[in-house]
Amino acid sequence: MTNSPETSAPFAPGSVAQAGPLLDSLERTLQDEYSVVRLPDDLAALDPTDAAKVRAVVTSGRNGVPSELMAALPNLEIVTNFGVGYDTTDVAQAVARGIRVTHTPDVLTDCVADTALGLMLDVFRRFGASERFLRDGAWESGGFPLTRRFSGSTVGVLGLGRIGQAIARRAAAFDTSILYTTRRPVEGVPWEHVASAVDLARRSDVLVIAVPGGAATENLVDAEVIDALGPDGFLVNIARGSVVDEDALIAALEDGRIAGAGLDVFAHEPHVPARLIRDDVTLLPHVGSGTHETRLDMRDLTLANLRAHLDGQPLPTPVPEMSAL
Ligand SMILES: NC(=O)C1=CN([C@@H]2O[C@H](COP(=O)(O)OP(=O)(O)OC[C@H]3O[C@@H](n4cnc5c(N)ncnc54)[C@H](OP(=O)(O)O)[C@@H]3O)[C@@H](O)[C@H]2O)C=CC1
Ligand SMILES: O=C(O)C(=O)CO
Repeated sequence: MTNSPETSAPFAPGSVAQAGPLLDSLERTLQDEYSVVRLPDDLAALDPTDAAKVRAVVTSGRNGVPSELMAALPNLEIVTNFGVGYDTTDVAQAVARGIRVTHTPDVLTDCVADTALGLMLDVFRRFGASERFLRDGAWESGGFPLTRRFSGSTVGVLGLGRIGQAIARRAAAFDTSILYTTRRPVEGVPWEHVASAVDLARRSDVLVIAVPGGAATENLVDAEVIDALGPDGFLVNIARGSVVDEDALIAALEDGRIAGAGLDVFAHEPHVPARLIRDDVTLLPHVGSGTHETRLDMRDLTLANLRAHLDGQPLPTPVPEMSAL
């Protein structure tokens, strides 16, 4: 088998595998250029001879390469993740085994930040709910209830990385006050660092979450943080569902201890708890980066990482943990 014109390193059929569904055009390119094999969803169905051929896995944050799958691939060299969040891949095992992991930072930052702003505006102004009100014909019987002013509010950004900073820049254009929490203060930004998530929530009208998922941030936004937001506070999450204690959020909404929430991500996607489907919650099906333009950029960066590895070139966007290799 020969390589595509873009690649020069020899690779055998079956050496590039796909874990989980991917963007159609990415799947087609992988098929055309690498005769990609699809790994079975049930690990028990993975033939050890096939598993031993796999050098590269292309996946997305939805699937990743979790511990058991990685352990079943003895000759794995690289995981290329379509998406910036890679909490579904066992990076600790990858580092221990010298397996490289790449992701797609920056190219999706603008669209995800746009989504966060859309959610923030919607929870304050209830545009979605008021549109449903009009469509239902309710306007004939009276006006929609008054809402809350977003401009001039205090926005607390939990996680001020690429996406958090893009959210803060956008929110600042609405004359908001911006506060943020990270483990280490970010140099060179004009916004005030607040040491803890609880204090950030206490001082904010809306807490917007932009930290990575994974064990280190699991339930970082718990009942204490939600209660610190208070009955006039809103929660917006564009990060990962695992960052929020979903049961605590539901309880706070039901008790009126929080004003509302805007959620693009959930703890057990695509399952959304029925008790979250409420008028004071705006719910999106994890569409933060879901534009044609951004998804194509993510595809191209995913392929660039795969090709660089197979060509023996430096990786364009390894995950930060790779600096330990
Ligand atoms: N909804 C969607 O479609 C999308 C969601 N995402 C999610 O957004 C996440 C963020 O992406 P991106 O901005 O590029 O990532 P970055 O790595 O650039 O930013 C992460 C930020 O979180 C902070 N952080 C990490 N851990 C903690 C913690 N325990 N407490 C407080 N702050 C913390 C980091 O600062 P420090 O290390 O100093 O604490 C950093 O400021 C992704 O990992 C992904 O999960 C991304 C794309 C699309
Ligand atoms: O990139 C990510 O981490 C996503 O969640 C989807 O773009």
